[in-house]
Amino acid sequence: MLFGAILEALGISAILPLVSVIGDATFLERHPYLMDWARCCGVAEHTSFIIVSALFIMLLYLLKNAYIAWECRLQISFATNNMVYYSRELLGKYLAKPYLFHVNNNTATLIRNVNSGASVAFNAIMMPMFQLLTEIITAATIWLMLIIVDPITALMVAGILSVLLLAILRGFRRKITRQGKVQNEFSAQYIKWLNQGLGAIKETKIMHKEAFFVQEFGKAYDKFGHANGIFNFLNQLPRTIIEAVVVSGLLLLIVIKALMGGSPESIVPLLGMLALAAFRLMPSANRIVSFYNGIKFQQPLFNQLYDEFYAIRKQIEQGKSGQEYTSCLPMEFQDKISVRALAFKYPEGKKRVLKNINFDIPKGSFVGIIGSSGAGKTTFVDILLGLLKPTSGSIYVDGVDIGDNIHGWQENLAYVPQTIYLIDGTIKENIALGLKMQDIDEEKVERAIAMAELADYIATLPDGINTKVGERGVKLSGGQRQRIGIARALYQQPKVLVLDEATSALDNETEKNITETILKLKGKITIIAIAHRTTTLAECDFKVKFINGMAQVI
Ligand SMILES: Nc1ncnc2c1ncn2[C@@H]1O[C@H](COP(=O)(O)OP(=O)(O)OP(=O)(O)O)[C@@H](O)[C@H]1O
Repeated sequence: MLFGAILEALGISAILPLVSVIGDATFLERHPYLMDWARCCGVAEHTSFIIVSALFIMLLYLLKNAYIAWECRLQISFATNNMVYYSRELLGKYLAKPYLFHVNNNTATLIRNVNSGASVAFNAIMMPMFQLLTEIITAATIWLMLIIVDPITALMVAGILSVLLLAILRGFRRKITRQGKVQNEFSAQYIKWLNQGLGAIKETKIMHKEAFFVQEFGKAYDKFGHANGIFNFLNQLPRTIIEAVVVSGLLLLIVIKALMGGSPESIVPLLGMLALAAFRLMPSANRIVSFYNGIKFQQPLFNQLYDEFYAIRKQIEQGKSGQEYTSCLPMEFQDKISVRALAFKYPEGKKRVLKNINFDIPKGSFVGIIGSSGAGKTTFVDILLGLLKPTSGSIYVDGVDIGDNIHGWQENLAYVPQTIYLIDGTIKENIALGLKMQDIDEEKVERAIAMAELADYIATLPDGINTKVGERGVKLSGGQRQRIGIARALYQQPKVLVLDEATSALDNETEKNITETILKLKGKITIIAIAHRTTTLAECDFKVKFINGMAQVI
């Protein structure tokens, strides 16, 4: 970019001497060094010297522009490659964050960060910073050329323009930063309302709340749009101010000269030079202001993500490419799970949700977790799944604290949550979630389907297991979705199966059949099931009843 800037400046300043040569037939005689060179090349005659000079400048321009085009391609691919890399890494980092981070952060903010964070960093901060530097170098080079030609004019122009630029940059800086913060905040807000309105489409339609979501989205988008509008205006304004001041300055100079009694002829050369200098440096000054303002405007999001990006940068420097999704040491489970003095309080909550929980789950048993709503069942299961860290106490597996090897412990688990999240893909892809098509074991899929009582339903589908389920599984019934969730868990052939109200959406007959299937697994795998229906847990070995955060084995 530095070399490109020097070439740009050279290109601009090469035309002026050519104009002088064309207009001055005695040019070569007055410059003996050039005359010697021209004689050597056989172009000492005025016209041929003009032709050769023009061709030389043409060649310079062609080379300069070829270089600029190549540089431009390099810049774009640098920014694009980094943008893609950093966005992917940022998503990886978010996915690797503890579950509580996701509980406390709205997905709209995370979507905004992954979507625009890296783009802002490279396209709106880093590239303009380089361009700003290049522009300063271009302006400085043009100015140096001016100093050589006419030092007084150059100093005058530099004085006026630098005072003007500083005044504009200082005057606008705070306003632009404020608008940058506003647009950053409301870009997350409008995505949130978009997510919520479209996410709750059934409720929105039935309760006729379309207007509410449109209004809330509109409010946030209006603030976002206005901040952008104000920034665009503030970014356009300097151009007009600079032009007005510079042209007024030039005209005032004529007035002053004329008032001081200078002859019109004496004003012409000075004015010509000044105008040339001003009109050359003005676009540069405009671009400097524009790049600087653009950086200030986008800085709030960049500042927010700086630490994350810095960590990614460090990772690259250490030669680690991408997130390390390495396999972990497996955790043995031969005997029992022991819950000891377990207590938990949500960071945002006032009181402890779990208090001094103690019980054992022998391997191969079927345990029912019961208790009234809000008693702490899901929180307990989240700790068992390694999603939440206990405030005190621990869960041990064969005497080893699961907190010491969460990933190893999780390798043993499969989980069926209350609400199954289905990806917008086929039934097969949903059952073998997270596997590439070619890695899916069809036999295992079929077995999981049979165990989850899905075979009859799938037999009625023209595309069978390759049927698309729609976004979040909208094309399926609640019970079918739940059975896909169960099949997904069984596909993994876990050692411990955790069910959180996993059969609540099923009719009695289907639930009975699935429970029978699950019971067949009893002894082979350990089953821990939260259920409100007594029938689900009729065959369990024992129940743990949660009451106000305390647990009682019954
Ligand atoms: N992220 C959170 N921050 C603060 N408090 C929370 C959070 N999540 C849950 N709670 C509180 O913890 C308590 C236990 O919730 P939990 O979901 O474990 O109950 P539960 O027994 O599974 O209820 P249900 O049967 O209705 O699913 C509740 O009082 C709930 O309000």
